[in-house]
Amino acid sequence: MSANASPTGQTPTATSDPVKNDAVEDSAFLKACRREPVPHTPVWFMRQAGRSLPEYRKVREGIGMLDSCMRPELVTEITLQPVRRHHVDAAIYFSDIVVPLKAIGIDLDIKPGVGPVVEQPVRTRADLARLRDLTPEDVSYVTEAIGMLTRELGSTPLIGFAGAPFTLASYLVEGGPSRTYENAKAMMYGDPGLWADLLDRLADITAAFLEVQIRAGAAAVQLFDSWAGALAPSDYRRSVLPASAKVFRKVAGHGVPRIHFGVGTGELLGLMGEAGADVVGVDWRVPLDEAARRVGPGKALQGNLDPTVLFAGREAVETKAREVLDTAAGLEGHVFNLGHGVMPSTDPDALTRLVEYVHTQTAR
Ligand SMILES: O=C(O)CCc1c2[nH]c(c1CC(=O)O)Cc1[nH]c(c(CC(=O)O)c1CCC(=O)O)Cc1[nH]c(c(CC(=O)O)c1CCC(=O)O)Cc1[nH]c(c(CCC(=O)O)c1CC(=O)O)C2
Repeated sequence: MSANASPTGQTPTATSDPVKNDAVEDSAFLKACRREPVPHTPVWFMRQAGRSLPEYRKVREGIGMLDSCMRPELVTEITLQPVRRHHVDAAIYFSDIVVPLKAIGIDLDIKPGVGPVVEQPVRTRADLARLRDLTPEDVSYVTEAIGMLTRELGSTPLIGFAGAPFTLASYLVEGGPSRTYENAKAMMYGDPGLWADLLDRLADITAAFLEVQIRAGAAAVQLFDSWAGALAPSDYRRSVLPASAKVFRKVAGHGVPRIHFGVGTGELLGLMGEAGADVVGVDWRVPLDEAARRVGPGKALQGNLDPTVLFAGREAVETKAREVLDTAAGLEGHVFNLGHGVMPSTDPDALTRLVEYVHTQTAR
């Protein structure tokens, strides 16, 4: 019997939770998320799959990004590549934050060198009607891929993920990547009723998408509010937190750790924990001991090596990784990660060496 099949031989369905796998539950990653003692500090990297790996570039040749997210065998292969190569403590499901929006029929594409581009931005109340509920059938390829993946992964946990309502709204309202979020913020300040309804819609879609991943076998989930750092705490609390909290509340019953991450969120760390996370992701701008003070007790932290450090040579990487481990020494739970995703031109060998360094330095 493969490691993740249930004792009764039943495979997970779209409507019930899978039987938990003991080896996955005992993994260093899930223990750290639950703030239990660990055999070593677990490590994984945001964007650990993808363009930094030559084997990824090879299998993606001639296949568009969104198209590749809908092919279960390809998703399985790409998700496994960094686990094989780097021996990270968790896999992250290969997808993108805009996949559930595409799945409900929003006309968008991921353009190479640009990012997600939405054909008709969402700007009016009439546009909200285009954001229908997401059903498991809309993303049957996700259920299929996660079934294959959990069998292959054995005792390695799989992290599911989704974009948070604010970050998704920023792409939908702007129509693509933005530095200023002027259209999204104009709606937030100028038409707070429409904004609240938009984020509430996105919360339902996001929660449904995470639930599909959990029911298929994801052992933890990460909510990416990558661009929330653009907001002042009072605006975040009033206009964003209620929707993110709804997502966390809706998935709470499944008993999988919920990670909440954003960039430049130093002033928001406490609120992001308050939204309902079990683990708060921290970028490199705030040391982990200070982040723990801001987040408060009862939560683990994830982070927070600056991804650009990986371009600086072995000694510098080890010095900066040591610094992260030292500031994490007193935490209730620590998952080692970068402060944001692996940059596409990162030398993959530097990542492999970093995993080994963290494991040997923290072996207990
Ligand atoms: O700057 C922008 O706003 C556009 C960013 C962008 C997105 N998807 C995108 C792009 C273009 C690009 O990366 O070049 C397009 C995108 N998404 C992804 C890839 C693959 C890669 O990075 O090489 C790519 C590039 C694909 C290509 O150009 O062929 C895959 C992806 N997106 C994401 C994830 C989850 C993760 O980071 O681990 C993952 C899976 C990684 C894995 O399985 O290891 C999540 C994602 N997508 C996106 C965001 C928003 C913020 C951000 O990118 O920093 C976020 C959340 C985040 O990383 O903070 C939007």
